[in-house]
Parts: sequence; structure tokens; C-alpha cells
Amino acid sequence: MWRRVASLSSSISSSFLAQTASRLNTWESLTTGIAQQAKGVIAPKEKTPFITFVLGGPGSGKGTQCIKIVETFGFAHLSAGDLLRREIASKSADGAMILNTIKEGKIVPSQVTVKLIQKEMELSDNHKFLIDGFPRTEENRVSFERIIGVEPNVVLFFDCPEEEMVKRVLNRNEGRVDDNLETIKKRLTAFQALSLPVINYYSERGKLYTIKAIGTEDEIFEQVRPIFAAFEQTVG
Ligand SMILES: Nc1ncnc2c1ncn2[C@@H]1O[C@H](COP(=O)(O)OP(=O)(O)OP(=O)(O)O)[C@@H](O)[C@H]1O
Ligand SMILES: O=c1ccn([C@@H]2O[C@H](COP(=O)(O)O)[C@@H](O)[C@H]2O)c(=O)[nH]1
Ligand SMILES: [Mg+2]
Repeated sequence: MWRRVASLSSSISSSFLAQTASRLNTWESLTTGIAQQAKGVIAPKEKTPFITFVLGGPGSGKGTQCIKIVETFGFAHLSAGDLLRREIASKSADGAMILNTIKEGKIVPSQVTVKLIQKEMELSDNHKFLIDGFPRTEENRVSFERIIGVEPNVVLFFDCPEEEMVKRVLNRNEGRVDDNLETIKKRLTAFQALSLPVINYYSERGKLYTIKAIGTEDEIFEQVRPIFAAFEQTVG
């Protein structure tokens, strides 16, 4: 089971710990983890987490390529959209709010999404994560760093022409409430206004890998493969 507490020595600075101590929820999860480890309840973490953010507009092929990355490189796939749809299906307290937000092509409050991602990471046996469709805004990005306390190692950007994205989404046929022309237009606008700044942020920090997301699924994966192959030795 992945525990962020176990990566303290390698990825969290002492100043981060001091900041974290002032945030009750995070501190609780840290201290609980430490106490459990001291009691031998959970195994100490053996590997540092390796985090990939998978970004791109609606229908750019993020989910499709994530399946291939999982098959080939053994990552855990956490789709933020799927986690939110699961909340709707489970009729949780946030379900109705999430449904309305998705129908409107808007972005769910960061705290809600980050908590869902955090829970999945903590439950996972894996240390290699593909976080698909997140962060969608600068605020999402900052929240993730603040709550989870780590930055991504790699950020993939599936760069796809709008016309192609619209065509793919309208043909998807999975019964999604947001796969209609009206919502797609809103999602594309949100992507341009809110998500591109996140992509630029990671580009400036040398973490961005841009994939030309046109062609067959296999052709696109041949652009993705060498990125993870290059990390395989070090990541495990
Ligand atoms: N290279 C491709 N060529 C044609 N169709 C594709 C390609 N890749 C994916 N698709 C199809 O396009 C649709 C959208 O793909 P996918 O669900 O992977 O996109 P996504 O980026 O995850 O979208 P969203 O952000 O809306 O979840 C799916 O029906 C998928 O099968
Ligand atoms: O981090 C996120 C991820 C998704 N959303 C909302 O869900 C839909 C669908 O997401 P997909 O990644 O396309 O499955 C998206 O349009 C947003 O409304 C979100 O708010 N935050
Ligand atoms: Mg998807």
C-alpha cells in the first residue's frame, strides 16, 4: 500500500513538513501513518512514488493511451473524470454538485478531486501513477502539491486538433452526460482558458512531453513508449 509518509526522506523537505503541520487533515494522515509504522501496522514504503500527469483536451486520447501505458509499463491508472463519475454513481454527498459541474463542462472544486486522487493513491499497491485528466487548472495543480506534497515526474500532453477531438467525443458512445456538442464546446473553452496555463507551467520546468495525438492508437503509442522506456531503469 502506497503511503506518502514513507517517502518523507526523499521527497519532502523539512520546510514542507513545517507547513504541513499547520494543516490538520494532512498532518493527521502523516502522524497516523508514522504511528502505524512504528507499531508495524503497515510496511515501510520501499519505493519513491513516480507520478505522471496525463493532459490534453476532451477526446485527445488520454484514457486510450493510459490503457496502453498500464499494459506495457505497469502503472496504476487514476482517471480524475472516472473518480468523479464514480462519486455521482455512488450518490455521495458531492454527487449532485459533481454531476451539474460535469454537465456544464466546468471544473469541480480542487479539494474534492484531490481528496479522491489521494484516497486512490493511498489504497494502491503501486508506486507508479498515471493521473489522467488532472490538474485541469492552476488551482488544481497548486492544491495537489499542497495536499499530496509531491510534484509530477513527467507530464504528458496529448496535442490534438479540435476538429478531431470533437469527432472522437461525438463517436464515443459511452453514454457520458458531457459527450454532446453543447458541452464539448464548453469543455474546449475551459481547456484553452484553464488547462493550457498548466501545460505551459510544466513546459517551463522541463517536465512536459508533447505527443502529436493524431494517427492510429498504435502510432501514437510509439511516441509515448520511449518516454517511459527511458525512465524504466530508474523507476522500476
Ligand atoms: N488515435 C485515435 N484515433 C481515433 N479514435 C481514437 C484514437 N484514440 C482514441 N480514440 C477514440 O476517441 C474517443 C476518445 O478517446 P479517449 O476517451 O481516450 O479520450 P480522452 O482524452 O480520455 O477524453 P476525455 O477527456 O473526454 O475523457 C474514444 O472513443 C476512443 O476510442
Ligand atoms: O480533475 C478534473 C477532472 C475532470 N473534471 C470534470 O469531469 C469532466 C470529465 O473529465 P474527463 O477527464 O474528460 O473524463 C470534465 O469536463 C470536468 O467537468 C474536473 O472537474 N476535474
Ligand atoms: Mg478520458
